[in-house]
Amino acid sequence: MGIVLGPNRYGKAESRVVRIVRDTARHEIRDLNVSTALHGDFAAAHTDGDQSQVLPTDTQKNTAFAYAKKHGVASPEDYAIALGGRLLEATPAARGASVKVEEYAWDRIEVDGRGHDHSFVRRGGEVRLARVDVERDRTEVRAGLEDLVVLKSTGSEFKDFLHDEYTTLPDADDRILATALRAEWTYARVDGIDWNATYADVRAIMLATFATTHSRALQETLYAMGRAVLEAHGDIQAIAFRAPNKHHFLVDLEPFGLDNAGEVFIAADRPYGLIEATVVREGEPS
Ligand SMILES: O=c1[nH]c(=O)c2[nH]c(=O)[nH]c2[nH]1
Repeated sequence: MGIVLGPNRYGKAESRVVRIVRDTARHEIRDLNVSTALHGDFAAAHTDGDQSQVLPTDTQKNTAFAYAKKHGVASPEDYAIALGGRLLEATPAARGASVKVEEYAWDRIEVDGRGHDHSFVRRGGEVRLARVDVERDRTEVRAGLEDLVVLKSTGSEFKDFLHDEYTTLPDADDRILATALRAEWTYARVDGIDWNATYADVRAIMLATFATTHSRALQETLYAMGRAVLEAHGDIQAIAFRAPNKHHFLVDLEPFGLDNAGEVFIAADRPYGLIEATVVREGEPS
């Protein structure tokens, strides 16, 4: 019995395409996870090592980013139709192109009852935390949250840092700042505290401070958030942050004749900067 090639397809999975529309001060964000696959007559690539009809998966990825700029992302469907059409057109051996788009939803951060122009919070996924230690002579309550994913599409820079012979990072005047925040605060006492109201207010303060603080580093943003919380809540003794810097790298679209003025980014998942800081009242043990 002979052995033959069965069904096959190939493509680039999970390109993390972030498209910012910034024609006005009120930015829009589309945050996508894009997978493409081509199927058709690609037998020779499998049986003879012949790549002449193979549009590289790298090219498919480039096209996904280029189309986020060139065609735009009015909707995942509209973008996917355009991208699939282009891939099919570029690949004579393909019978079809499949495009799968997952979209992560972002809401504007509310500041004084109004959605902020360029600061966003990802919908869903966030977890509220409470940790209580009851001892014979005292009870300690810590509260917080995890996976509060926030992003600002402008108002963030990182420059004038220390350089050595291994430093390659260029100065950034205008970058995306994003993190999946974990914050945990310690109460100074347990009596007479409205836990739900305090939780909601601390969360709102952290979000508003993230939105309105011009950031020279994630470190500065965390400190500003912690200060604002401690200033507003005398019952909170300290707050500890853990903030992975979710890097968004500007995609070079110049080879495709497209400019990219902070509009199309690749969202990297790892490695990530990890910034941890505690903000405490002077004189308190941290
Ligand atoms: O906000 C930042 N803080 C850093 O310490 C750092 N380091 C880095 O490479 N990028 C950044 N960004």
